[in-house]
Amino acid sequence: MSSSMAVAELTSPSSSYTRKTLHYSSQFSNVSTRVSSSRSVCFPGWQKSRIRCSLTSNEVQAPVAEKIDEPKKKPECFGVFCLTYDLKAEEETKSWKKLINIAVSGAAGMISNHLLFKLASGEVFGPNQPIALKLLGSERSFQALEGVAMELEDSLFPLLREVSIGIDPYEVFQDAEWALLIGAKPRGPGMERADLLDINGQIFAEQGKALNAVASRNVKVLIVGNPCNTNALICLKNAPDIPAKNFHALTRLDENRAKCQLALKAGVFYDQVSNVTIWGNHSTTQVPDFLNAKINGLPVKEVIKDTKWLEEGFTEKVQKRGGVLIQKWGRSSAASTAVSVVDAIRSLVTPTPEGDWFSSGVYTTGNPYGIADGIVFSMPCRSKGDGDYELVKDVIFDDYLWSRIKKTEAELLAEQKCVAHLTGEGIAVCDLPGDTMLPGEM
Ligand SMILES: NC(=O)C1=CN([C@@H]2O[C@H](COP(=O)(O)OP(=O)(O)OC[C@H]3O[C@@H](n4cnc5c(N)ncnc54)[C@H](OP(=O)(O)O)[C@@H]3O)[C@@H](O)[C@H]2O)C=CC1
Ligand SMILES: O=C([O-])CC(=O)C(=O)O
Repeated sequence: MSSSMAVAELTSPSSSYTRKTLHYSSQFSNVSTRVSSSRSVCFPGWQKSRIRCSLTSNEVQAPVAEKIDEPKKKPECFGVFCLTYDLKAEEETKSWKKLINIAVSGAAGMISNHLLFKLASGEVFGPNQPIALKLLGSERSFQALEGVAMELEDSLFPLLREVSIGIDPYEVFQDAEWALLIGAKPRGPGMERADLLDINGQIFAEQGKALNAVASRNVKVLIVGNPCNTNALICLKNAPDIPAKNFHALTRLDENRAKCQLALKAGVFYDQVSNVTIWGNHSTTQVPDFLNAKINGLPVKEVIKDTKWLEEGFTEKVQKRGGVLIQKWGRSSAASTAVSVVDAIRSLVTPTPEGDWFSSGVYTTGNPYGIADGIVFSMPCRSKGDGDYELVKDVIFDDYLWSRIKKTEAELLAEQKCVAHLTGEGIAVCDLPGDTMLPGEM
């Protein structure tokens, strides 16, 4: 797709104007380049019109409405991102890395509302890493997305060099090096899980195709929207030119929840808990592994002798934590999910501490444990910090752990069959286990 096609045309039903993919640019994507001292300022007012910016002098120009039949142009800058200025800390910027493109779907949703500000602050990719945020919304959420972009502007993040918003994944995912796929329809009352798999699966099939067409060939994709394991499977199957290994389903929140419960029971601070694996599906069949986990470097079972609690209380607490939280809070985990997305990304871009590992839902083909090939299953991973990972080999299994793993594997195999029409593997047959639920469903 050419860069000139990066302008989305969406006719607004309520006006005679066209709505564009809005692009906020700091004017210099290569931030190590010294920038011009000329200034230009654009007013907001872009809800029904597109902003034009003059870059010549200190002038302020009012928004200019654009007619539908005006030819497509490159997206233009807006507001503060139109300012061109001398970088005071020029020396510092020389140590900055090359700008990276991060696409986020469901960008007007609750999780994104926490996550985007963490990304822009440097907390995720580090203080030397400038970023461009490419936010994917929908017609339904477009105004909210504009509001999110305005809040990003007002936050004055030095590392945030570009912000663009749009509703077409083929535009928003252009050159994305990270794609954080959060947007998904929540399961409503009376909706069967098979319906949810189908509705959300369509979204992830389309987004997989778009990533395949326009994203960086080495894009790392983290699927958060539920049911995230099978959505990740659908996405990767629709993106055959991107390595399947690059796709992750978020189970880091479950890992964090498990660490918290183990710490609580053992009476230690949670930084003493390590080597926690979540096996399988991000659902109530997930298996928080206390056999391989450690507290203060010791096997959990040597510290917590209450096996009944580990097998029942602990396991169920982690599996159903999301649902209990919804009952209390009235909505699903958003802040802690955003934190876990940060943790998941940081685990891939920083070397894993010696002897430890992290959990991620990854493609099973070639796994050393004997888990069925061809599904996305949470397993223990280590990374050198280069964005890639390897599966941890030195884990042990007992009958309890293995029987639980087989149950969550069976659920994912059933989900795989249920979405065969979306993965190019034939006709879908939906025979899902009756008790299968998302963590938030109780
Ligand atoms: N893996 C995990 O650990 C966790 C996963 N989740 C999942 O993350 C997802 C997002 O959660 P959260 O941000 O709280 O949800 P919100 O409801 O706040 O936002 C979800 C976004 O999804 C988008 N969406 C896409 N398609 C549809 C559709 N057909 N109907 C309605 N909305 C749609 C909407 O944006 P738009 O209109 O712009 O497309 C909406 O803004 C959910 O699927 C949730 O279950 C939540 C917690 C933990
Ligand atoms: O079910 C949901 O939407 C929430 C969820 O995944 C969780 O809290 O783990």
